[in-house]
Amino acid sequence: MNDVILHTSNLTIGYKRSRRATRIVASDISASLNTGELVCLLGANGVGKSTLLRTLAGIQPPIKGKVQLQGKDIYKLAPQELAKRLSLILTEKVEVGILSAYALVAMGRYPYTDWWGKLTSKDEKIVKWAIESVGATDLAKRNVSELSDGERQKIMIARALAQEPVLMLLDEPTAFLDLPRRVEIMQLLRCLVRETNQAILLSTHDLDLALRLADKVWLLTEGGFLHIGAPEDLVLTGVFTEAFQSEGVEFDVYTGEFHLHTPIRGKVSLLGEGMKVMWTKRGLQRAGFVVVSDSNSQLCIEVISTSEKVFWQVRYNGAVSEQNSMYELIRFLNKVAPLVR
Ligand SMILES: Nc1ncnc2c1ncn2[C@@H]1O[C@H](COP(=O)(O)OP(=O)(O)OP(=O)(O)O)[C@@H](O)[C@H]1O
Repeated sequence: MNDVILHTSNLTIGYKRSRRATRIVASDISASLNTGELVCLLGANGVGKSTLLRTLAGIQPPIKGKVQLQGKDIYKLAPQELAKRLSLILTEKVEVGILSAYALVAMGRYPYTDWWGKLTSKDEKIVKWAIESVGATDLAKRNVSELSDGERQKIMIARALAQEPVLMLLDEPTAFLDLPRRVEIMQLLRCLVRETNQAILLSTHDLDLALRLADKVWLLTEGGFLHIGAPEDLVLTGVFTEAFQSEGVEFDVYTGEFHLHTPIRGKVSLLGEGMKVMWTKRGLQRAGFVVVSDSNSQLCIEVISTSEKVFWQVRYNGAVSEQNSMYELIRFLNKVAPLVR
């Protein structure tokens, strides 16, 4: 069985300003999206994620190359045929006036309805299924303009689902959402892609979630180069580290976390193990200290837990002091930092 839903060959994307002037955003993109896969499109601001999504959605012509959806040139598909196969959700909030969430989701059926937009009982069943699939049954009667960002995003996804596409493209679906809602939407998309056997490509700045949830990552880097692989492949080949180094953050290949470039202010030994020591280490690194386990350093910290409290015993140049919180500890270290070697 051929499980390729979308395929691009030697695609160059960008903007034609005039007959002579062309702004190339990325070139030579040969990539595929397969059934049942959630793919995250990552890259710095302005690198070309939205341009790529619009080109794949058939609303911005490529400069060069081809986009094929189920083997057909996307630019030759009639709009209604395209809408039956592909749905696109953009970041911008749509102003829909006074419209219920149900009515908005029902608009997803437009490629299938007659000229008057009349829903058949099959259409109604699909709209109901789409709303249930995103867990938004209790929102159906609400006015869209009264929904929160997260609730509206679910309704937009339900609308796209009601289109019964084989491919969903989403431009930053988690923008404007708080962390629990971002996790919820990403997990929802991951479940949907498995259940429906569609393909989903979404752009995001949520690097951590993408690393945890994507089946594949498309990482667009400066100069318009697209790196493709399982998240772990891009980590192991060093592509991830390299791509984010220039962005002022450092990717730690051992923990999978991103760290800010912090100027190094000194060396600290940290004694002990366990969760409290782990958080102490994070605090010290955030404050710019390199943590070592050598107990002979000029500055040595021990995390001590008693039944009543946790405190930090600090030995510095022979003197011993006690700090009662991480905040106090870091303030103390900031004072002695210029003197620590
Ligand atoms: N209509 C346009 N005409 C010419 N250049 C454009 C146009 N729209 C965007 N660009 C440029 O194309 C490049 C890619 O923009 P795009 O919006 O695709 O980036 P992005 O990766 O989606 O960014 P962000 O993460 O900030 O949303 C940018 O340099 C942008 O300035």
